Amino acid sequence: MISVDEALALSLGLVRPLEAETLPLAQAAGRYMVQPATARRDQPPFAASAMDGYAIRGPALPAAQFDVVGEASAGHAWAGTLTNGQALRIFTGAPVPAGADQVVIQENVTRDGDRITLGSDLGTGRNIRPQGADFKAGDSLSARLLRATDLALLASMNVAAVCVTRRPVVAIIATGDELVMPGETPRPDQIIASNSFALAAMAQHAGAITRMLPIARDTEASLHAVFALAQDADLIVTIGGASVGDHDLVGKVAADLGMKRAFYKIAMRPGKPLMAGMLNGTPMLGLPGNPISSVVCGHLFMMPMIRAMQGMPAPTPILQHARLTAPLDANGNRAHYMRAEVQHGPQGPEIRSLDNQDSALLTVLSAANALLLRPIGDGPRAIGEMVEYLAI
Ligand SMILES: Nc1nc2c(c(=O)[nH]1)N[C@H]1C(S)=C(S)[C@@H](COP(=O)(O)OP(=O)(O)OC[C@H]3O[C@@H](n4cnc5c(N)ncnc54)[C@H](O)[C@@H]3O)O[C@H]1N2
Ligand code: MOO
Repeated sequence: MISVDEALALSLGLVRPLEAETLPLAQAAGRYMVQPATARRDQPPFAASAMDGYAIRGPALPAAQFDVVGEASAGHAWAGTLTNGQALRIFTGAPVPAGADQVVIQENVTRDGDRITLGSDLGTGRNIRPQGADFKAGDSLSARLLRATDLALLASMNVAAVCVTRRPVVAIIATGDELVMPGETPRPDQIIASNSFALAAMAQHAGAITRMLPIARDTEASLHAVFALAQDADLIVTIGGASVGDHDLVGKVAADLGMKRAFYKIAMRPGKPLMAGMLNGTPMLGLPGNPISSVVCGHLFMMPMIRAMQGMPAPTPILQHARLTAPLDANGNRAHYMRAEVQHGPQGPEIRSLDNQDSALLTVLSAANALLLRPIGDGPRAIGEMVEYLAI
């Protein structure tokens, strides 16, 4: 059995970044921008007033007086130049006229006709945002996963469309004679297919478009038929049928279809019977069927593969550290990803593993917000020791 790190490296070796497409900003949220974007103008493009008040030329001294010679508001510049003793009525966002020393807020001014008198409590700020204070023409925004705030910045840079990686299409295939879809009427010896729903949501969260294919039955013919439906996907994810039982046919059928196996079985709990390979040019990930095993493998392998397909530079899961609030027994010869609860404590994040670690219990997984990592052969751990976890 290979290690989780080796399996992750082999899984990532199966995928490569997909081609890019150009999208208008309004459709680009959550997409990976592959090329830097360049600002087409300064922001602000002119020295702008930060307040509603008066732009003045001359020292702002208590009781000083100025003549109001015009007005400027956002979108309506005043074209002249202020000379000593002059003021311009000005509003937030308006271009500050040439010659102005500062803007005095209107609360500190009394106006009588076209003459203003400054108050006594004038503050210290100039209330002027210099041209290019936010960014300058030619400044660039580096390649990145586009968040809401990036979209506002790009818009401000007058970039109307961006070059992003195409979303990978992920085909999800649940397998097993015991499965029916939610809402159907199961026989007494059947259960409801649940894993596909978690995995589809996780794949979408990582940036994929998902296609949930019909459940494949535990026959070679049924598996062949459903694999055929997945031919044009960018990643094929199967669930179940990965172990050694008589009805675990996924590995055999995939091999018959020409899959070049990258690995099978890893030193991990849950998730031991994981497999991955290339199926006629398409990467395939064969997840174990136990609900928790499939979801844990989804976090550790499927989501990184989807991120890598979008060209993200650091696709691997990011582990964090937390302090134990309950002791842990020694771990065995497989890396254990324990369902755990992490919360903020007075000295930073605190974590405890949940009571029942059976890999079939969705209630426990639903109560967890972290996978607590126990490395292979890790000794017993006491309260207060630091451990690694993956937020889920
Ligand atoms: N003799 C051995 N038996 C098993 C081994 C082993 O090493 N030797 N490994 C165990 C481990 S570890 C796992 S994990 C499971 C994985 O087996 P499969 O990938 O073949 O999964 P199935 O047998 O198809 O299903 C296991 C379990 O999960 C339920 N299941 C499957 N798909 C779904 C789904 N889409 N939604 C909800 N539940 C699902 C299925 O009904 C089974 O109960 O093998 C162990 N056995
Ligand atoms: O993936 Mo299995 O859960 O190790 O039971």
